[in-house]
Amino acid sequence: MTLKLGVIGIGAIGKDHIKRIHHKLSRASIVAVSDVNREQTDAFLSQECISAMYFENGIDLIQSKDVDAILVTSWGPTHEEFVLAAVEAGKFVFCEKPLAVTAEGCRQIVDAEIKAGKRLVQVGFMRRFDRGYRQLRNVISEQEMGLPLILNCAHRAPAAPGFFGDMAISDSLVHEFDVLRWLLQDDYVSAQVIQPRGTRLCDEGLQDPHVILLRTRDGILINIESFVNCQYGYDIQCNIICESGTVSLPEPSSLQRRHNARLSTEIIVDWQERFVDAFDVELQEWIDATLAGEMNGPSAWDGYVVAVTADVCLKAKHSGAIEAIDIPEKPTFYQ
Ligand SMILES: NC(=O)C1=CN([C@@H]2O[C@H](COP(=O)(O)OP(=O)(O)OC[C@H]3O[C@@H](n4cnc5c(N)ncnc54)[C@H](O)[C@@H]3O)[C@@H](O)[C@H]2O)C=CC1
Ligand SMILES: O=C1[C@@H](O)[C@H](O)[C@@H](O)[C@H](O)[C@H]1O
Repeated sequence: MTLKLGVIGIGAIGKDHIKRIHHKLSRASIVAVSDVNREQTDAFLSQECISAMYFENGIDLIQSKDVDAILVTSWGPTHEEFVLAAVEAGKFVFCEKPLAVTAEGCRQIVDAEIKAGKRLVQVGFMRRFDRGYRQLRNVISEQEMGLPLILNCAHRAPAAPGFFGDMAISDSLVHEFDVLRWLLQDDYVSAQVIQPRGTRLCDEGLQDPHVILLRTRDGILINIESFVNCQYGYDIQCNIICESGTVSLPEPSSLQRRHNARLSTEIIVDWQERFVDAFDVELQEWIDATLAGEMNGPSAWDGYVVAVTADVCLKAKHSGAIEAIDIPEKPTFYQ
């Protein structure tokens, strides 16, 4: 059986996902697309030799009898409406982060899914599907080096636009907020945001870098450096200090060159390449699970917890204080 997919939002990641589904993955086909920019959409489909129905309105695509399941890859503020419509239609939906741009919006989706009585929503936190992060999680869950005590992480990107402001936390660090709680099987209880000397190599008025200190329910201290104008590359670091040793996320594989009296490797420069394998595994597992009528990935509840965490981090950024992260008890529906 082939899963007939509709994609809403044919921009950077929408195109990436359509290309991987059409050219690389199995058991799914792109049968419908929707984007407010029709010209861009038609040009892309023609370039990729993909024949798909075009819907001007994402809701019509969701409700189409020719669409089995939906990918939401449009701008963040549009996600809540489309995900709620997919839940109402009883269709599986893969929504790129964020699930919604507010915690309240995420909670609406959680409540709608519980009311529908079936888990239909997966959120695009692809790092859970990265081989390196999965290896880290095994080391922690098997207590190979005892209990984790401290995590030192970094989310660095070469450059960010002047409007990126709070988005370094709400749009980028959401990946750390999700993958670290999944990796530790723990949850956050407080956040502090410290702003060191700012780099001059960024747009006027942008504060960068930030340091975010999270404390977990089990007492683990997490230090995350967010530096989105680091100039040199796209660099994701995760180092875990345990009772009897340390373990780190592996560097992405790269050729090692010895040339002109230098020993060198490359550094990746954008998000598309850094987790390309994780995106493939994430979507193939989602396709397979959806065909089996299951949802095993990051849930709407995970999207809600991340949104709550991001909101508190932004509050801490502006207050300068240590702020409590109050995450409600996880509904049994999501156990
Ligand atoms: N998992 C990851 O690592 C990444 C996730 N993302 C997420 O994916 C989403 C899209 O990001 P990008 O592809 O970078 O943005 P983009 O701006 O390149 O593409 C967004 C597309 O959505 C379309 N769009 C906007 N409103 C629409 C509507 N009402 N109906 C249909 N189409 C609409 C736009 O015309 C545009 O083509 C964002 O939520 C972003 O956070 C983006 C990059 C990486
Ligand atoms: O989700 C992503 C982008 O939307 C975001 O803008 C980047 O900073 C992240 O690294 C990438 O994974």
